[in-house]
Amino acid sequence: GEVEVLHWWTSGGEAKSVGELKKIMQTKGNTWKDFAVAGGGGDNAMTVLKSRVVAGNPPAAAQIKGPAIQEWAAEGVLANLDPVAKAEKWDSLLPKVVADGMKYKGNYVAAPVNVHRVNWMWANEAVLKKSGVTGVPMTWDEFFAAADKIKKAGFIPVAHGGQNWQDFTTFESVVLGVGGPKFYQDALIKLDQKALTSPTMTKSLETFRKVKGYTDAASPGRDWNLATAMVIQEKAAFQFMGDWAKGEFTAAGKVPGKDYICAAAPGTANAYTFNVDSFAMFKLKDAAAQKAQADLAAAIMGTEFQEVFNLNKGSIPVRLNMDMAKFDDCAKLSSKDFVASSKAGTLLPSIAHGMAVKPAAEGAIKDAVSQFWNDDKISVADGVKSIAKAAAIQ
Ligand SMILES: OC[C@H]1O[C@H](O)[C@H](O)[C@@H](O)[C@@H]1O
Repeated sequence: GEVEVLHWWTSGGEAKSVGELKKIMQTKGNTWKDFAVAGGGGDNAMTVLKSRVVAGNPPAAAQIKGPAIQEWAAEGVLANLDPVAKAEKWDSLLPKVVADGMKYKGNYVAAPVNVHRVNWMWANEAVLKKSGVTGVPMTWDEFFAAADKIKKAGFIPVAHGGQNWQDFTTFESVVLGVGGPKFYQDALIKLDQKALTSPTMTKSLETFRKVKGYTDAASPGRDWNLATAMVIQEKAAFQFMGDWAKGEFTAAGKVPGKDYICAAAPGTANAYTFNVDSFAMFKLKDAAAQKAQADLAAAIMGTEFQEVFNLNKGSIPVRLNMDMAKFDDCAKLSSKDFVASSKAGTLLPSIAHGMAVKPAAEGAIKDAVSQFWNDDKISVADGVKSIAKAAAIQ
């Protein structure tokens, strides 16, 4: 049957990755109807999805993540995937935190694709060398010392794309690095006003603003993958971004440890902010279309797709006990740290990528953070207040 899939994977590495899913579906005799909505981070895609569902014309499948899955399921528009999930034994193949996130009232309504780590810092080896920077900065103080050397050597220290979700991605890594996992939980998961208005949040915003001072004047509006390209092309030293950025390095034939470095954002090595991509299926009447949806769900959790997709996408398989032999050192580190942080209680849902709070709160906080990033006239004290106010929105 035909399966129409709405997603926002349009960058080099993203498009190559989703292309692998198309291939697998076609070998199963299904027709893949692509509905790609450009715009990193997915806000545009979610807006288009809403209008299609309201118009009574939902796609067969859509890239929907985190608490938004339960919000859509509560609308009664998502199909129950339990028959596939049971037949394919998903409960025994998934980390519990992921399995729970794919369910509504105990039933699977979404199929998980991968685990992206968000608290990464990407670095160009040659730029660091040419700038006299030895070693990877592990603390924010070390980072700023390195950034000064890089600036003096004539390179752009931080490649950044000035879009609210990218500002927010850097913000969450700064908060985690400055405040630690417990503070991240209190401030950005529980949205605790005491934490949000604490001296630690003030320190986080001061650090966040200082990071901006090392970006270039052309960063406003820049797409994330173009910022990654600046690091790939030795124009810039660092980028703070989830490991979908690694998909761009891979697509450019770059090798970790040789051409570039993947390291935890300063101060965050003992923690892991996760972002799980997933596809939810919309209720359809047509039996052939329902069969194609079931094939898609089974393919997504299958070992073939879990390997080939994640090798290209930069994420790691969400399916447990996968053979990681073909994966590079960054993926192996991500996989090791995922397990270690899960045991240590420092495995944290990414707020910037829709994993931690409801979409309405996420959107409001994201805008307050981005306004602070873009307007240097907003004082740190006012920044703290506006973010705390936005977090109070339910
Ligand atoms: O578009 C940039 C990124 O946005 C989101 O975080 C998605 O989860 C990820 O898969 C994608 O690569």
